Formats: sequence, structure tokens, C-alpha cells
Amino acid sequence: MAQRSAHPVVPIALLVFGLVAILLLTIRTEDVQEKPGFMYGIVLDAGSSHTALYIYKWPADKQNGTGVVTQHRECHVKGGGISSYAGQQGAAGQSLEACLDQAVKDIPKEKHHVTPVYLGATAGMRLLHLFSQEQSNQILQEVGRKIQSYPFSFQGAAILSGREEGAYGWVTVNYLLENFIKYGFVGHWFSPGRPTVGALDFGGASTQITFATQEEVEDKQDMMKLRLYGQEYSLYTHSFLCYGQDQVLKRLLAHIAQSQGYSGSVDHPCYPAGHSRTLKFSSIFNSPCTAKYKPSSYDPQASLTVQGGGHYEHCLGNVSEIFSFDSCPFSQCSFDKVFQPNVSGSYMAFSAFFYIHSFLQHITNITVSTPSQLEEAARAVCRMSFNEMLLVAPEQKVRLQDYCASSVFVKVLMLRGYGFDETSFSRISFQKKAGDASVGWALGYMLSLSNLLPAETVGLRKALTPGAWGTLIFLFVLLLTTVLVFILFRTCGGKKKGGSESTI
Ligand SMILES: Nc1ncnc2c1ncn2[C@@H]1O[C@H](COP(=O)(O)OP(=O)(O)OP(=O)(O)O)[C@@H](O)[C@H]1O
Ligand SMILES: [Ca+2]
Repeated sequence: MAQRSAHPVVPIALLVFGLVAILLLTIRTEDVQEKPGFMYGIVLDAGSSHTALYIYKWPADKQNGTGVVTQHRECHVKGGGISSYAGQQGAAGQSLEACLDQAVKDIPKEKHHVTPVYLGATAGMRLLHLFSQEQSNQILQEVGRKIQSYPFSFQGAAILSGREEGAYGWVTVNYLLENFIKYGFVGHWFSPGRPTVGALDFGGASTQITFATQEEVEDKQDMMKLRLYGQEYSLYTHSFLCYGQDQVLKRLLAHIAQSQGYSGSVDHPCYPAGHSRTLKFSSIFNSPCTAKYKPSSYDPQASLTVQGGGHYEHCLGNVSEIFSFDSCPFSQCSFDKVFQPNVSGSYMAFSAFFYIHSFLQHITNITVSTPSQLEEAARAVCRMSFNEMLLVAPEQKVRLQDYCASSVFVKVLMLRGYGFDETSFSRISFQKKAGDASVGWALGYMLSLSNLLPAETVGLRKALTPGAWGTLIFLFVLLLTTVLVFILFRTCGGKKKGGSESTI
């Protein structure tokens, strides 16, 4: 009797198990709609040409996966970069007020005191530091004091090295593309096993190239090892100071002025034909980047008239001369005696690379995805008159005179300098945003400094593929059917047995 009543426990347990398993595998999951409890972080990207304030947010209970931290808001500071306020006491700090006030409104009040704020300054402040350490320290202190007058948790104002700027840009790109780890099909983090993407940043005063490489990095200064989510990454990164767009344009003018004997009027082959502009010598020679072109004696207040020539070949000649392709102390160089391994894989090109690429496509109607298309578009822009460009892109009026020079520069930098060819160039994606987040070093900087990027795995598990998931459901349904058949069989068998007992 006791033996008989214990038997059904096993099939019933199996039945419940099968049902629960099927339910767990098939039930629809939804994000919990309760108060999410977000955490916030702020980065001020104090660039050479302007400052941007980014607010990021992430759910308080989840922070280790990629794609978890998203951009909440961005605010662009009016006026120039903080370094442009050198010598004007209080002005750099004041310039940040409007965006900081906005951040106070954008972040819930109860989170203010736990919201970290970082200010990172790049090439403009690096140049100012070279020019006057005292002025750059004074600006950093002043912006630090200004941020501390807000209710957030100030974490410091620092000048990033070129290496850091490059590496944080690479981290941002790959975090946004979920190349480190990815949220899987049934809710677990797994390694997507994808190669990483290189980062190309063209700022106002410097340009960075960063990518993972298996090749030996002959100059250890350009090598960086990162351990993220249990994976080791070997990066090549180099930042070229004075190779940002504004500094390149200044150096080009200085080079042209020098080669034409510093007379009061010069022919600029990259300006649109017929276009002319007058500027002060001081606006060209006010930067350490143009020091080597500076005449031994000159009047900074003297005027220089620049006459446009709209001549692609001459422009290319002059632009190429601001690089040095001569000698290389390593097995191979990009330019200026800087080692670079061969470019490999895909790239994301942002900041001015994006602006120039999208302008070229817009104004010429040429899709720029090969080196020859880049050259064709650059030639077309250099041929256009100022008014022709103005008709198509009136909102860009102040920049129109520079697009021929900038496009030719991008061509020389990417093709002759970095060595992108037909195949590798087509694997560059020019973009400003990835999802809702702006592409730049700021996100990678915050992730790294606030320990949101673990070195080790975060319970890294393989997610189920749809095939495996289907097989599991099939097996559980099979189990359920077998158990049901078994129970039915037993019940019928038991009844029959019971019936015969009573009749005997
Ligand atoms: N909408 C735009 N169209 C074209 N060019 C632009 C636009 N906005 C900015 N630029 C120019 O693009 C260049 C790069 O801008 P970006 O803001 O990336 O530089 P930055 O961060 O200030 O400089 P850096 O990173 O060197 O410190 C600058 O020369 C800037 O003047
Ligand atoms: Ca920048």
C-alpha cells in the first residue's frame, strides 16, 4: 500500500518540472516599469575649439555590461574652448555656467551629490601648457572651482595626454558597438567574439589614430594594453599635436606666407578662386604649431591679404609639405618619423572627419567610400567658387573657404599618412553618433574613471542560440508528453487492476 502511493510523486514532479521549464523558456519578459533608480555621471569635454558637457546615466543596479550606460543629455558651451580664455581671469569658468545650470535641471535633485563630474581638456590646453604652464594651471583651477560651486561630486579637471585621448575614444566606440560583451538572447552577458573597431578622431588641434593590432608596436610610446571584461587588448595609439583642423589651417597659411616671402598679399591655392580675406599676422603666429614658420621679425598687427586660387594640384602640393614623409627610424612610419603598424579591420571616424565627409557628400553629390571618390570629391570642392558653395550650404558660410584645404588634408592624412587603401578605406564609417550617444573620448573616460568597465568578466556566460533554445523546448515537451502518457497508462492500468480485484 505504502509502495503504491509513493509512485505518482516521480511523474508528478517531472510533470511540474517540465511545465515550469517550458514556461521559463517561453514566457515574455518585459523591462520592469517601476522607478528605475538611475545613476548619473557628467563629463565636460574641454576641446580646443569648444566645450561640450555630456550627461550619462545607467540603472543603479546594473552597471557592468556594455550598452548599459547611455547618454542622457548634451549641452554645447557657447564661445571658444577654455584655452581661448587664457589671460582673461574668470572667463573660462564663466563660460561653463549655462551648461552646468542646465545639468542641475537635467539630473534629479536627490542624485546631485552622488553624480561624479569630470573635466578633461585636450589639445588646446596641451598647447597652452607648452606656451605658458602658469596660464594653463590657472584655467584648470578656475574651471575646477566653478564646477565645485555646483552640487555635484567633482572628481577633477585634468589635461588628457594624447594617448589617453586616443584610447578613451577607442573604448567609447567599442562600448557603443557592444564589441566587448553583449546582452544575450535569454538574458545573460556573453562575449560577441567580434573584432574591435579602430577610432579616428580629427579635433581642432590634434588628431588621433587608435586600433587593436597583432603586429609588433616598435615604438613603445604608442602601445597600450587594456584588460576589459577578462580580455586583453593590445592597442596602437598615436596623437598628432598640431594636426587638428584649426591648427592645420593655420600651419598651411603660415607655410604659404613663408614660401611667398611674408609679403602683405599671398595666393592661397586651397581658397576658392576669386575669394579673398584679410587677417592679422598675429592670428597665424599666435600658436606653438606655427612657431617654425614665424619670421624672425614681423609686426603682429600687420595685415595679410589672402587671395584664393581654387587650384587642387597646388593645394595638394602645399598641404603635403606640412607633413614630413622623409625619413623613418622604424621599419615603417605614417609620417613625421612616427611608427605605425598596418591599418587593419574596421574604423569609426568622427569629429571633423565626419563634418568634412558629410560636407563633401552633400556639396558634390559623390558618395565617398573609396580613395578615388575622396579625391574626386576633394577636386570638385576645390573647383567650386565661394558662391556656388554658399548656395548649397549657406549655414556653413564661415567655414566654406576652408573645405578644399581640409578635404585635401584628410586625403593626404588617411591615404598617404595612415596608409588606407581601396579595401581598408571602404571599411571606415564616418559618424558623429552611435545610437543616441556622441562619439568621442568622453564616454570612455567616464566609464574608466568611475570603474564602470571591469577588468574581469562579469559572470560571462554563453547565451543560448535560437537553435539550442528550440531544441530545449522540444525536449521538455517530449518529457512532458512521455510523463503524461506514463501517468495515463498507470491510471488506466490501476483502474483495470482494481476492477478485476473486486470481481474475484
Ligand atoms: N558643424 C561643423 N561643421 C564643420 N566643422 C566643424 C563643425 N563643428 C566643429 N567643427 C570643426 O571641427 C573641428 C573639430 O571639432 P571638435 O569639436 O571635434 O574639436 P575639439 O574637441 O574642440 O578639439 P581637440 O579635440 O583637438 O581639442 C574644429 O576645427 C571645429 O571648428
Ligand atoms: Ca576633441
